[in-house]
Amino acid sequence: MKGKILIVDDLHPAFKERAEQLGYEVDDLPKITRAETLAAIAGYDGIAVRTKFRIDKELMDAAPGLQFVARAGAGLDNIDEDYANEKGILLINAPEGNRDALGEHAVALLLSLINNLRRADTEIRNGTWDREGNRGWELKGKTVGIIGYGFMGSSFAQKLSGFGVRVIAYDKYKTGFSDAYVQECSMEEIVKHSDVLSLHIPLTAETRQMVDEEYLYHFKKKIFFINTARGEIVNTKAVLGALSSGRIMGAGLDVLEAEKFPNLAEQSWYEELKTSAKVILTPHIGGWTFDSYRKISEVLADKLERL
Ligand SMILES: O=C(O)[C@H](O)COP(=O)(O)O
Repeated sequence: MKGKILIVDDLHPAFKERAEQLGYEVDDLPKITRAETLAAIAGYDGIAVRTKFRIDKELMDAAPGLQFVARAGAGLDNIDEDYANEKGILLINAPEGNRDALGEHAVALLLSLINNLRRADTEIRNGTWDREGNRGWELKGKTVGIIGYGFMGSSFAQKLSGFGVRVIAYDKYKTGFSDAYVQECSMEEIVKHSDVLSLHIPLTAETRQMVDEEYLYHFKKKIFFINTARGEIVNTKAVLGALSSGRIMGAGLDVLEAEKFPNLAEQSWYEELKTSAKVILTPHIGGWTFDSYRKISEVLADKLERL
């Protein structure tokens, strides 16, 4: 036996099957709680998780034999990366598995926003037929500003390549993009030229609350705003303020500062957000499709094989 892996989240069975073929013993316990995991983890060499709970110091300290954390997804914000590095615990993730889902979802949010799909649909259901009020915009000829050109930002850019848009992207930690359909730029250029702003950066101490009132104030044009990254990167009240002043013409949000009920309903901004005609909301499903469910597990198993 190569080692023992504990799966604590809902992963496609392909990961367990492949890991077993590689010689691991795998316990697939998607319903396990954090407390139960803490009590059991000492007997494992690896843990596979999505975002059910944090893999923090307490959990890593409870697992003296832990060699790796397999994150079935992209974001590593629920893992204490510094502490894992300190302890020599390897981290693997699988952004290659849900980048297509995410890129397509971001396009879907954007097209729905600029064509007023959600608003028009709701109005008709409520007996209103308003063509003028639902007149939309075209993507063609617009400039889409992407912040973060990793797996997700580059997927979104690639999906946009048939729309006749100019795609500009800024990545603080990456230069020399080679994709023909994107133009590398500075943050100043994003702020100056974007008609659409889309975030594709991880949540870190540096990016938390990055999109606030001051940041939004600097945009030269009225923008459509898309967030499929992490809600905490954005100050929701600032976005609502910019929506009501018209600086933001519409917001497509797959991620929120507070997610899930009842937590979400308790937020002071929830009422305004849910009644805004200019907002489209989805429950953090950007990277979550029937296709990506399987692909994530396969990518993770490939990486396990190469560990
Ligand atoms: O980081 C990701 O891959 C997505 O946000 C999805 O996260 P999830 O594992 O909670 O579905």
